[in-house]
Amino acid sequence: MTNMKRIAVLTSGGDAPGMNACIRAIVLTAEHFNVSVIGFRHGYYGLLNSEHVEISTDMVSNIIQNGGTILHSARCPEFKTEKAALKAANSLDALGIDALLVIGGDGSFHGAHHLQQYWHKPVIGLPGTIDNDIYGTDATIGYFTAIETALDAIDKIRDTADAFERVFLIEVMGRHAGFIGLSASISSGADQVLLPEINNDNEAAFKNLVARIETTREKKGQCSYIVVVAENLWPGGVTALAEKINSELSIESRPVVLGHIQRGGSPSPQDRILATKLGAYAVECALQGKSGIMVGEQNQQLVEVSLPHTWQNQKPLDPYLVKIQTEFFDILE
Ligand SMILES: Nc1ncnc2c1ncn2[C@@H]1O[C@H](COP(=O)(O)OP(=O)(O)O)[C@@H](O)[C@H]1O
Ligand SMILES: O=P(O)(O)OC[C@H]1O[C@](O)(COP(=O)(O)O)[C@@H](O)[C@@H]1O
Repeated sequence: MTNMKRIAVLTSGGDAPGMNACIRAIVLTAEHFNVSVIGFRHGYYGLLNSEHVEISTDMVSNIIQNGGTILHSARCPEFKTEKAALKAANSLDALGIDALLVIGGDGSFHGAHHLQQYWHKPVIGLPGTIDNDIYGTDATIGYFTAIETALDAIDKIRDTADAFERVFLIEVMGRHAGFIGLSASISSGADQVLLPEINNDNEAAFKNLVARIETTREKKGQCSYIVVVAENLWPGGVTALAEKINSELSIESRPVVLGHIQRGGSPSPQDRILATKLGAYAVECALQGKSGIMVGEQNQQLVEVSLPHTWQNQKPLDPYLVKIQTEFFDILE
């Protein structure tokens, strides 16, 4: 262990349930090693403007169950410049910080890597995003809770869909990744799913969707039909897709955008446990002088992955789940 006295943490990019659990684990573990923790508010903005607070163990009691982040989050485009990174490095030195922990997604990891070129002390990333789109860790903090939230909403939509025997197009988050979409679709028993990793031809996907709805209804009569659609896949989203279905065919459909509810709520046990594990491990890695890495978990083993590897490689969807949904279940019930 090195002689570290003070480390810092910030949360950046899209908030994710479990970020508070992670901050708590960092503070409690640091306390164990007699290291104090400074928190920067509002992600990289706080780092640039020295918006900081000493996080005591009192401040992290009773936060494990809360969504959001006590440090607040932000997207800070100006952090991409050399000037900003130099300013951040000076700010860290002025505060006597020995290591920086960044909880966020791949954008935040780019930021951590960028800072590392100008500040030569340990910088460690912790994967915190509902999208689960970070290579090198089986899951990201927040992903499991987001699936539960989406699933709960889809189950409710199914009630009204069944009552009116309607088609519902339900848009889920994920930016450009289909992890939430695939998991929500499998766990809700959705009739069909449209994901960026699977559908690269929107017109073909539309034809297939319509054919399947029509054939299902020829066979079963009027019935509900649930389609999970990843955001940023259909131009104009599910509202535009529903309008196309309604206008070109005599099929009544309703669009629902689940939106930011997927980012909120009390973190699931899995997210709390993952956040706690990664928070504690990040502190240990920092104290050992490790830098330029993301801490993650693969097959229940803690791992360290170089930051660029986390965005240079694409994390695949579970191929067997894809097969189930698109081959085995691509049948008319
Ligand atoms: N190439 C980059 N260089 C430096 N900082 C970056 C870079 N890309 C993103 N960031 C910083 O990380 C922040 C969060 O990134 P963003 O992509 O919005 O969220 P996430 O971290 O959740 O993926 C950005 O607002 C910016 O401050
Ligand atoms: O809250 P905003 O800025 O509208 O961003 C929405 C985006 O953030 C997310 O919720 C989370 O993404 P990140 O964790 O990569 O920031 C995406 O699923 C979504 O596309």
